[in-house]
Amino acid sequence: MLRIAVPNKGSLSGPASAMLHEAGYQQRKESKELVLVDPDNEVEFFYLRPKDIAIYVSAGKLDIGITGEDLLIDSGAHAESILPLGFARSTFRFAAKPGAVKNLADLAGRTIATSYEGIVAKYLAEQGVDASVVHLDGAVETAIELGVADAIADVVETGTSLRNAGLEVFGDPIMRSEAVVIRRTGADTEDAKVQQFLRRLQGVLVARTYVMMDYDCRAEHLDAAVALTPGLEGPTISPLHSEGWVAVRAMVLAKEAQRIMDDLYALGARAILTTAIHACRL
Ligand SMILES: Nc1ncnc2c1ncn2[C@@H]1O[C@H](COP(=O)(O)OP(=O)(O)OP(=O)(O)O)[C@@H](O)[C@H]1O
Ligand SMILES: O=P(O)(O)OC[C@H]1O[C@H](OP(=O)(O)OP(=O)(O)O)[C@H](O)[C@@H]1O
Ligand SMILES: [Mg+2]
Repeated sequence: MLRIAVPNKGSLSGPASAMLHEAGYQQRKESKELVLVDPDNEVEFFYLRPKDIAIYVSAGKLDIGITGEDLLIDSGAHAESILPLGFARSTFRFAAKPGAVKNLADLAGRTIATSYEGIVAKYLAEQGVDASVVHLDGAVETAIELGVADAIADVVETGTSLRNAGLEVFGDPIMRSEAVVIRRTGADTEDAKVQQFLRRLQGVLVARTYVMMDYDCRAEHLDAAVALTPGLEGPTISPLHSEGWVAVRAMVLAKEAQRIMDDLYALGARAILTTAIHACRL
C-alpha cells in the first residue's frame, strides 16, 4: 500500500482532494475522517495538518505527501518536491504600514510577525539582517495594528488581505510557492507504485491544461495548419471522403484554443471542434 499525506484543512485541502478524485482515487466523504483506505488502488490516505506533512514524510513512515512549497521550506524537514501541482500559488512577502519600513535593512532591530518563522529566520540570516521574529498562527495582518510587530511576513495571493489591513509590501518576494508532491529526500521514487501515482497526477495536469482539437482542411493548406497545431508528437492526419480534404486531430493548450481556431478558420479550415480531455497518460 502506498501511504500518502493529504492536507486536511485550509487552502490546500479542497484542491488536493479534488485532484486526487480526478486521478481516480477515493477521497473522504466528511472532514472528520483522518485516514482513508482505497483498496482498489492500493493506497492509504492520511489527512494531516498542512504544516505537519513535510515532517511526517521526512520521518519515513509515509511515502509521499501533498503540501505547499513554502510549508516544506518552513518546516526545514528532510523532504523534497518531486512534482509541482499548479494550485495554491502564492508569494511570500514582507509588509508594513506605508512608509514605515522602506527596505530590508530598515528591519534591523524591529519585530516581524509571521506564521512561517523558518522561512523568515533563514531569509534574514542570509540577508544579514538582525530582527526579532514573533510567531502567530494566522490573521497576521492585524499584528501591526495591535502593536505586536512593526512588520509582517505572510502569504500574498491577490493582496486583498494586505489592502484591507492598510499594509503595503516592501522588498523583493521572499519566495514563490505552489502545491507540490513531496518525498523524503533521496527516497526511491523509481518505486513502481510511486511512479504510477505521479503519472496519474500528471495525467490530471495535462487534462486540465490541454483540449483536443479536430478540424478539416484542404490538403494544400495542411503544412500551414499543422504549424498552428503541431500536437505533442505530431497531429493525426486522416483522409476525408471529399477529394482534396483531410481531417486533422491534435492536442492544443486550452488557453490558446480560441486564437488557434480563429487562425485555422482564416486558413480555410472548417468543422473546427474542441473537446475536453478527461484523463491521459503521455
Ligand atoms: N489565499 C491564498 N491563495 C493561495 N494560496 C494560499 C493562500 N493562503 C494560503 N495559501 C497556501 O496554502 C498553504 C497554506 O496552507 P494552510 O492550510 O496552512 O493555510 P491556510 O490556507 O491559510 O489555512 P488556515 O486557515 O488553516 O491558516 C501554503 O502553501 C500557502 O502558500
Ligand atoms: O492576498 P490574499 O488573496 O488576500 O491571500 C492571502 C491571505 O490568505 C491567507 O489567509 P487565510 O484566509 O488563510 O487566513 P489566515 O491568515 O488565518 O491563515 C494568507 O495567510 C493571507 O492572509
Ligand atoms: Mg492561513
